[in-house]
Amino acid sequence: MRGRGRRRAIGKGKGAFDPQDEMKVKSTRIGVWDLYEEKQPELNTPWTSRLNLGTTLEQLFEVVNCLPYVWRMLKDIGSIRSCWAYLALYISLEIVSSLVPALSLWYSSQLLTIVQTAVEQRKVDKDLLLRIAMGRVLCSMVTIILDWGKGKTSRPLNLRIKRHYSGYMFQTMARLDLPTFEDSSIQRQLEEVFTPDSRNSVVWNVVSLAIRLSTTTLRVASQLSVLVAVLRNQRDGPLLAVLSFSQTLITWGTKAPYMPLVWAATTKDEDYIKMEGLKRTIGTMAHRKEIVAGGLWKYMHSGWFALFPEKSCTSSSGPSEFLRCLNKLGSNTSPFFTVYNTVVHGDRFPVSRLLGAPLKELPQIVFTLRAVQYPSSIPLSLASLNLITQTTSSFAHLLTSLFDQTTSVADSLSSIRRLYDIMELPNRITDGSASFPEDQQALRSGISVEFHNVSFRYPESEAYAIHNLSFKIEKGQLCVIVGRNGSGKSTILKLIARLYDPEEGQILVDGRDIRTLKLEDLRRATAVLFQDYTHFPLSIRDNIGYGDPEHALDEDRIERAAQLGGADEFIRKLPDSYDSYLERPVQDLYSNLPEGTKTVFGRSVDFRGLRRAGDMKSSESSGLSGGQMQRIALYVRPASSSLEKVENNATPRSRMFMRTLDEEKNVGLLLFDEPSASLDPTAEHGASFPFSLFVCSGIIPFKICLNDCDGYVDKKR
Ligand SMILES: Nc1ncnc2c1ncn2[C@@H]1O[C@H](COP(=O)(O)OP(=O)(O)OP(=O)(O)O)[C@@H](O)[C@H]1O
Repeated sequence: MRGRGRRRAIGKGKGAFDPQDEMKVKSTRIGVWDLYEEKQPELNTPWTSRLNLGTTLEQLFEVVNCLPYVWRMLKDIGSIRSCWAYLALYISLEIVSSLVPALSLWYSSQLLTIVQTAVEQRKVDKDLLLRIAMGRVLCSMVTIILDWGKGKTSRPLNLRIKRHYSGYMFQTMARLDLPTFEDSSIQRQLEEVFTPDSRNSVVWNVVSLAIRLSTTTLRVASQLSVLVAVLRNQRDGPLLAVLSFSQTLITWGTKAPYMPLVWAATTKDEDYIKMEGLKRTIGTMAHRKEIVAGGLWKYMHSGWFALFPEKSCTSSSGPSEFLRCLNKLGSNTSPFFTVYNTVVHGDRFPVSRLLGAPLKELPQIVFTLRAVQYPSSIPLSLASLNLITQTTSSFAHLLTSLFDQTTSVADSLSSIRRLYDIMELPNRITDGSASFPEDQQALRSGISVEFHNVSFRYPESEAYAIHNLSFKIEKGQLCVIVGRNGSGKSTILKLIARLYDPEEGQILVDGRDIRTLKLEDLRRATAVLFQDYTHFPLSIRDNIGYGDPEHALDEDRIERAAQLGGADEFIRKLPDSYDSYLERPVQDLYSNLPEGTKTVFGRSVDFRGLRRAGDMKSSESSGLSGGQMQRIALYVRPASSSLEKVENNATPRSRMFMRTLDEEKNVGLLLFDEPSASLDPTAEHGASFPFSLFVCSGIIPFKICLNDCDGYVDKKR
């Protein structure tokens, strides 16, 4: 069944990443990591690469490309109720607060006037001094009030935007099909834009960045104009300002290089990979059972030396496998970004700081020289030096932040583009247009399925999961597929359910190409129970209810379905009965002190009282056995009018099996993928192969024997 395919490049078509292509890819070894960066040959002259012109130009184009998306975002925000009012208020507060520093600077400059008058006329204008003092105090107070107002406005604004977009994103994620959802690049895009727990939404980040950028520009412009007006009349003012600014300019000129837009990093270091694997294994709840029961901790702790004591150089138990890796790796045990930042930023020679050091001292030297030259101007020079150095340092800080914000604009805007792109992401499985079945009554006799030379490889996989497979199952046939592990049994079911499309060949359903049929119709007419059935992280009630979404809130149906499945009894014994969660999606939170330890004053840390008060559980386990869990997965759909038919038969019934009992008989094909995997024998007897029921329900199982099968069961009605 499995075939050897030709070797495929990782990633197909345009933009495929080939680490072997030295013309396009620069590779660097950083610790245990291999970094591959895309070269831009056409712009790779010494001066352009120094200025990162390629990257800058690309970012500029990206910004231009993103503008239609930004416009769309603004329209979307406008459609959110009461958002405009908050947004207008927030922008106004930002504008006012960007002007306050200039006002404060103006008040400060007035001090120079007072000093000048004092030097020349030997008297101080007390009223002016009071006004200046009050003005400055007011500026500080207004700044605090404005900051509070901005926080108060931005929080609800952010929440509204986040709520609006998380609704969108929920829909986007919900409609994605399997091959699209499984694609790792799409997973990365989803991770970037769908961050339900993060404090800010991507959209709010962009909105606030855009507002900050505009107000910082306003702030720079207003401060600059006041500064120019003040310094124009001051002796040495421009010189002092230029000296202070030069330091900032030099820092800009010697910034660490940017990472190119397209890069990838990997590690092949076996010790590093093993060490990370061991860390995750011992830290993950899901593995704890096996670690304890299988005594794996001993292996992990003592390593292979314990299993082969003769090889141990220290003691019979030998060093820990984890420690062995750690010692071997030495300082190369860090994640990629830690290593990258250390190498690229940490080890660089501090040229800018070195050049900036004398410039920092120059204003003081100029002031001292001037004071020696004109002793009478010392008070004035002192005041202007103080004003100039203070203002220029805050001004330089503003300029740097403006510069930094500008460089991140392209990044932020492109995250908006990705957000909208992902909302419109087409599914890989294209929908058909033909209704199915043409005649609803025909479903009663079942559905025929035919495979014509079907070959299929999973995305990113080089080997065929099934190769050149042909078979036909007539309406009304029962078939049990038998084959070795990995021979492709589940894959056949996935192709019939059109979770994937074959690479070659054709699948016919009732004689019609499966690709031409409406997906919704096809999936309504078939019912599948996969081997790796899942429980939703929802209450048992919801887990059962979603077996029949149309009646998901019908409590009577849910309970009757559970009774039929034999699940009702154990569900009712659970403390929260039908409201119990099989897997709780929200964890209780505790303070950082570990339970069972003692504080420095000897008080033992015990959360039991708090748990009792808050009705919290000490364990997240549902308390259900594997078989009980499966019963819930299986018994989720009550069949409206046919419940009575099976009520006397207290054997378990699966969701899909129950669907087939519906008198409307919407289902013509049942696909079981080892449904009895973890049921107890009584349950298995009832749930696994109720052939008579299949037949009388008009269910059309099929027969097929894979070419490497060990045998098969074949029953016709
Ligand atoms: N999502 C996947 N991505 C890549 N390869 C896969 C994927 N799922 C299955 N395969 C591969 O396809 C082949 C067929 O798998 P399939 O699950 O259909 O086998 P199976 O006969 O159902 O096996 P089992 O009896 O163990 O359930 C196997 O070689 C498997 O490794």
